[in-house]
Amino acid sequence: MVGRTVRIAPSILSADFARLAEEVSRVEKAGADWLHIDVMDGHFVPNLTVGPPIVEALRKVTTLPLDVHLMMTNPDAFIAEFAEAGADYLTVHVETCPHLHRTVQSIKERGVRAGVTLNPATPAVMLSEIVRDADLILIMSVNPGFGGQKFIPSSLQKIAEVRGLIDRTHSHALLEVDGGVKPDNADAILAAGADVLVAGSAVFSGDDYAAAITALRAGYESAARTARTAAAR
Ligand SMILES: O=C(CO)[C@H](O)[C@H](O)COP(=O)(O)O
Ligand SMILES: [Fe+2]
Repeated sequence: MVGRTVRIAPSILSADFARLAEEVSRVEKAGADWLHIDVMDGHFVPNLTVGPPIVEALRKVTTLPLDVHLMMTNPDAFIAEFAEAGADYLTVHVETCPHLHRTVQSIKERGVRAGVTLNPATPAVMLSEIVRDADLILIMSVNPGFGGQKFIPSSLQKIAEVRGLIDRTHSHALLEVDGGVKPDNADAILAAGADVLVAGSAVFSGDDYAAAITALRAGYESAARTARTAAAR
């Protein structure tokens, strides 16, 4: 992990939606690397959030890469709209894509980076045939649908397993982790192999967004130190 770049992606799910542009500007100034946008359809997950118009609106107020997480039953029907709205990454769930290879190609054909994600109960092996085509693999460490949930501890083993798969197959995909990520578990998540940490409540629940982002990133220093110590033994 030494030398790996860590990216922090605040999830706007926990932002104040009445002041969304201001919230985005604050996290951008606070050092965020990406902006994570959770799209929920009230069908695949028991919650409703935002769609392409919000992605389009945010595209006009930030230069941060827009990392759009599609928690919807039929993502194929909306790929063109989200691409036109200005998404940089479109991430689909394997549980909702019977023709995952086609879906990934259709995202990439539109000049958007393609992400593939797994629910907590879906095994890592589901990625084996798509890992080389994906630009991003997202491991859900809570059951999708809500912010502010507790990190599921067994996710650490899955993160390590998927890190191994990415490295073994020489995939260029980044490994992202979403759900219950906090400063006190960021080091373990990064040590297990994550490149990108999504954080909603950890960033937006306090007043000091920069301190929260710095605290999440500090996990990298700690994980890198542990790796260096282990390598020196
Ligand atoms: O995809 C999501 C939920 O389905 C969110 O990105 C995630 O839950 C972020 O919130 P928190 O960091 O508070 O857990
Ligand atoms: Fe998400």
